[in-house]
Amino acid sequence: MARRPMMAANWKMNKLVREAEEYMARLLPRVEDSAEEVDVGVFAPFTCLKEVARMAETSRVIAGAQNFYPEDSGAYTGEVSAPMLKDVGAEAVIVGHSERRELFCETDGLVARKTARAIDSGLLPVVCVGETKEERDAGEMWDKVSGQVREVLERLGDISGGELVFAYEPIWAIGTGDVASPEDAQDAIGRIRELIAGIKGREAADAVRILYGGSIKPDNIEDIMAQPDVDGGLVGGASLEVDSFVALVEAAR
Ligand SMILES: O=C(CO)COP(=O)(O)O
Repeated sequence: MARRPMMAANWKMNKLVREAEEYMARLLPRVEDSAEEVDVGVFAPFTCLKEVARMAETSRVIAGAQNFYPEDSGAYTGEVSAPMLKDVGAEAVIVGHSERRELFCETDGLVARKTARAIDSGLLPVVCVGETKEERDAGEMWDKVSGQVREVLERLGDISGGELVFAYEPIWAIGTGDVASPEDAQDAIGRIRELIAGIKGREAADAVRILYGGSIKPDNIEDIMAQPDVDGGLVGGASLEVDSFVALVEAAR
């Protein structure tokens, strides 16, 4: 089954509202054609998400958030819920980015809860998994990644409609310029797909998209996208400029 490619911009904690508007005004006309064939996602900070979603509404570009809390409302000071994201027009959300796991102590269990809640709320979760340099050097890459993926899958029902997206983001490759080799990306992502097949069945494994993330740039994307199990990219630094993000979107077609 042919999976629709996805190229997603994770702005992280960058861009004021005015900068987000300028970016979207330049991006939208330039990805109009590509968005027929590629899911183009822009994952913005909460403060400019409403503007990003409003501008994306008349296009095929998907507006997403970078995090949320898996309760609908209540005494959770500082948090934002799935209904709130939907209220401002978001269609997707990043879950369990390594920066949230490391800096904000998000556990595999919380990430799994968030993933299930996002799906139930009608948001497309992009669930991040990946190992540290120390874990890779110790030969523990698959222990780490498979544990993260398994905990999420065990929480979910049928996913043969492609209800979620995984992003394999080795932590040593994030923001370092040290991109994974196409073979390493394929190895981890191919194994994640087989794990999905083992737990959820072949149809689910064929439907769920798995992205690579970590130092993606216009000059390394083609070799990574050429790998059979890689369905696209989750991009930090190179997504902040319209020109380089457009080049990545075009490479995903
Ligand atoms: O963390 C990432 C995307 O979520 C990757 O960041 P960089 O593309 O800046 O390495």
